[in-house]
Amino acid sequence: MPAKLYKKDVSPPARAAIMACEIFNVPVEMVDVNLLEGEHLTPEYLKMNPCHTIPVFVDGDFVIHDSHAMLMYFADTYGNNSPLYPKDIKQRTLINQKLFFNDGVLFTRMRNITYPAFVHGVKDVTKMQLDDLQETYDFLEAFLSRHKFLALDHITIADIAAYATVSMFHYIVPLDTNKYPKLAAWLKEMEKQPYCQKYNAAGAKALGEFIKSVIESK
Ligand SMILES: N[C@@H](CCC(=O)N[C@@H](CS)C(=O)NCC(=O)O)C(=O)O
Repeated sequence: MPAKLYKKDVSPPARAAIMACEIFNVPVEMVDVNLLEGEHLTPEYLKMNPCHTIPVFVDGDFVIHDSHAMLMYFADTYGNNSPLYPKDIKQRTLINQKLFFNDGVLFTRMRNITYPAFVHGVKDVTKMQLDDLQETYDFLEAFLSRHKFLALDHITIADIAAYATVSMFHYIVPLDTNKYPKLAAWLKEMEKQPYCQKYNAAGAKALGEFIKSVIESK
């Protein structure tokens, strides 16, 4: 049985996993999960992933239910010493740090706004939620002032994970490109990558426009 990736294209972590499958040529069958119809809450799905999130990667009895762990696993298994996830321990640690930053800060702050809007139609976004999202621009600008990309001076899996998340932020909090020139340049550079064009652009736009319309319909 081929490995399967349970995903939905609007989901940032799912998009990161899909892009990594493309980059590292992971032999995998894509399976769409309809969150609005509760396909992630069925007993079969919960058996795979008790946290009921996408993406989930299943290869026989080997299951990964976190996109960051998937990116690391795909790079190590199929990456053939790829510079996207170098073996050097210090470089790796800098990359891991930004993967955790994506999960713990970028994605979490975005999810605090998008999940209630997407799943429960909640239109109210508090000033604190917006300020929290805005502050991530400061963090990213500071990181990108140290290196050309988030962890190192070249693209790594940390950029792929973070770009999948950040590429829809501007629908919620406009990006002032004069105040955040490094971040604007990084977004432009990432946008050019063929795997971002093919597997990220449409999903990020769909999620961004949907959230914007929910918030504006208040
Ligand atoms: N840390 C997880 C987060 C996954 C996640 O929260 N996915 C969202 C979609 S963007 C989800 O499936 N939410 C459904 C739910 O929480 O019930 C990852 O990186 O894979």
